Amino acid sequence: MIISVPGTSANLGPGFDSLGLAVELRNKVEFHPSKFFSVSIKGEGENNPRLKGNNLFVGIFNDHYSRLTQKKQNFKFTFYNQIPMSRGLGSSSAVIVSAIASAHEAAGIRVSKRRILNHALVYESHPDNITPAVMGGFNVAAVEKNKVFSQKKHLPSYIKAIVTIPNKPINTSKARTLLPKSYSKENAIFNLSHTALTVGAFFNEDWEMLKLATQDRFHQKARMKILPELFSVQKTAYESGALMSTLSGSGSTFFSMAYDEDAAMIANKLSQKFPDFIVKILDFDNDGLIIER
Ligand SMILES: Nc1ncnc2c1ncn2[C@@H]1O[C@H](COP(=O)(O)OP(=O)(O)O)[C@@H](O)[C@H]1O
Ligand SMILES: N[C@@H](CCOP(=O)(O)O)C(=O)O
Repeated sequence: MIISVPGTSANLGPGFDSLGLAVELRNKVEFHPSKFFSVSIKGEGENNPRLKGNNLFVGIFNDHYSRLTQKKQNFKFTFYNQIPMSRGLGSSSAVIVSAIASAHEAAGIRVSKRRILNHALVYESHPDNITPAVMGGFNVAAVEKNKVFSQKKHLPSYIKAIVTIPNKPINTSKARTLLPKSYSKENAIFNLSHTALTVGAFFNEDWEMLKLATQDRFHQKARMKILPELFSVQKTAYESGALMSTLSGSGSTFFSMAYDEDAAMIANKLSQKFPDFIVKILDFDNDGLIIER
């Protein structure tokens, strides 16, 4: 059995804790019942000794498996990870979603994607990464009474993501402590109206609107100051023709979007200017969580 979950880019500028989309970087996990517990990791995190034992995936998997079956069973887990950790590309959401889905599969219980998403909310209180991780595509999400309510838009293949991944991580929970405790009415209205415009632009495929629509006054500046090169990443992306360029989640990655025909040129400019950062052109993912039985 293989369970896979895509990476995500959350916020998309003004849509703090509510907007996100899925990109074609996937973490896969394969598992079998076994006499002894074991973890093997290939790709991102393979040299991280902290992940070899009772990591975030294993803890969540065990919680759900024992709740669902009332049994204790060891498993052999093999992880194939493409999503870099603590770079704002939703590695924690992918792990949470895949652990919940894996535990249900291991217990032989078929469950809807919406149910998995609501379980994921217990481990990540904001829905902007877990929703596209489960559903794929562009999503707008809100939480009411511990449930996620969301709307999805399928993303076309003629637009691409260009991710500029710095060599330094930014931990999401730490990055959340950098934010102001309150916002002025003027800034709240600014983000509300720009979020609404961003959602409209995605649903109507009005990509030329995104540069204006994705401006933010809530979180980006405070976080980008941790890694000031990010201001030049955004400037370079826009000067090279990006349709939008925003901090991905809480960073450190910068997410840009472009037409297919412009993506290689923008990525080259970014790689030349920021040789220490990894620049990748990615397709968008419209599938979200995939369970291969
Ligand atoms: N592949 C993985 N396996 C196990 N745990 C992981 C994995 N990827 C991420 N995590 C957990 O998630 C944490 C990173 O979460 P966070 O800072 O929110 O990063 P991101 O922005 O990538 O979601 C890591 O410290 C680790 O605990
Ligand atoms: N809305 C959250 C998104 C965090 O995304 P991540 O990929 O950095 O975990 C926030 O901005 O804190």
